[in-house]
Amino acid sequence: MVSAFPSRWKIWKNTHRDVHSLPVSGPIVRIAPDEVHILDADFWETLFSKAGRVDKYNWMSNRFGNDTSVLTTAAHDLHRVRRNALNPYFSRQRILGLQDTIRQKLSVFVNQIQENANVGAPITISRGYMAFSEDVIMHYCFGYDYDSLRKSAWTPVLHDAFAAVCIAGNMALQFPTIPKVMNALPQAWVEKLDPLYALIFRMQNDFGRQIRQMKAALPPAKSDRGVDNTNPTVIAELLQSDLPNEQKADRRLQDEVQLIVGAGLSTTGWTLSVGTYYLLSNPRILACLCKELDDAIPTSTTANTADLISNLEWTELERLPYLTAVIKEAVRLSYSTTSRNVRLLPKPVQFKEWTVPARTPISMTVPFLNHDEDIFPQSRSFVPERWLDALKTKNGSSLDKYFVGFGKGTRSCLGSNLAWCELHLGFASLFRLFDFELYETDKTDVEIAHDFFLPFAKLDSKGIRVFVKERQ
Ligand code: HEM
Repeated sequence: MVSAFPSRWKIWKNTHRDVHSLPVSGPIVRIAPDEVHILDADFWETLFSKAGRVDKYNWMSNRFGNDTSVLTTAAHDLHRVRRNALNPYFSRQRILGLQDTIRQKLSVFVNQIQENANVGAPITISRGYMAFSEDVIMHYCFGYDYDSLRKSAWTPVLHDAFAAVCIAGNMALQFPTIPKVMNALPQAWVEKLDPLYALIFRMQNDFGRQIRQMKAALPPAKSDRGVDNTNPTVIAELLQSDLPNEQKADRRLQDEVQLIVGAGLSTTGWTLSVGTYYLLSNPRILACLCKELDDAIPTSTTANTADLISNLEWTELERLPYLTAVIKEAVRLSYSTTSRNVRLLPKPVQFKEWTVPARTPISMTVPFLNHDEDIFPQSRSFVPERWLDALKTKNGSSLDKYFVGFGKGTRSCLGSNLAWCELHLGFASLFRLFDFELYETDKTDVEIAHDFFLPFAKLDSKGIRVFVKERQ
């Protein structure tokens, strides 16, 4: 019974808590009157993959102000309706077809880097990564984007708004009326009272406006398969799909777009940044990657950057073992989500000598697993080799069993194919074409210092800054 668990619950002492102060004693801790947290790498499968029909924790649904998105839908059945409608747009086949858009955005990015290479001043490459992933996902959702890649110093249009959503999220979770009150106020007041919320509401209003405009411009839903291939954007297709009408309501779609664009932008951009930092601070690893890329992408094609990028094929790049191992290690050390991940199972579940009753919120946390030294020895170090040669863990299991970067089970990442494709094309082109050198950047610019659902480094970080030279 839950009441028999060690009674060590505590309400978060503040909403900007430092992750180092989280209670870490296990393997099972009752962290709130009704919730237990489990620290056991092998229980991950039981909770996320094998459980089948799982609900999320309703209490956590509205901290980002989009409680009807797939990520925040608590009930299993409703989640399936919403998720099934999105799955086709993010299948492997669809993402293979999206490569031209990704390559085109990558060309703009590479041209911008080349211009800076000739100037000799440092660039904030992490901003560039956010702009790249933002332009790709916006373009795929709406058929246009804010062209953030061409903005001076890649000043972001959306990245800061999504960072604001995350930062405000802990407060909104504990005090849900705050965002509601803010939302009811005139925008000008919000701008003065809390610039964070002003950014969030501006972004939400903008998405809402775009959805209404697309609805007005589109013909009514088709009666056959429901997909209009002449207009291949996620939102246009969703509007024409056979998703029930109430699921196509303006506000519902606004919630969904906020999630898809936010998830598509922040996570991929952060993983590229973390990977770049670790590559540049490990010359041996960087040399291994460059050697593999040099062999795979012959010199003749690098003479013309446009040719090099247009010849990049995800299906070929994913067969490069070292590049793929670098990406896995970058995903591991960028954690994807840092908050505890909660599930409610329909039946009682056994964990060691404890029986957890059905529908008890049970949570696990990605960074704890990613730093389990039995699974990932020297877990704080960037070691791509750990993913090579089908290595086994101490207990004889395949290491891939513990790769939880994109989640597991019914609630796993919708955009993992897109993320893999962007990561393969992004790392391959940049590290084939350029030599980078870190500028006033250290581990504190990538190490997790704050848990705002997504990992945040120290708040005064200036990002990953580099000098860049074209490779000979
Ligand atoms: C390196 C990049 C990425 C990582 C590490 C990542 C990781 C994750 C993880 C761990 C989850 C599960 C969260 C949970 O259980 O609460 C998730 C969910 C999700 N991700 Fe990603 N993601 C990445 C890129 C993307 C991209 C490019 C998209 C764009 C479509 C995306 C869209 C989503 C969505 C919509 C969900 C919610 C799925 C659902 O609840 O059904 N992600 N992601």
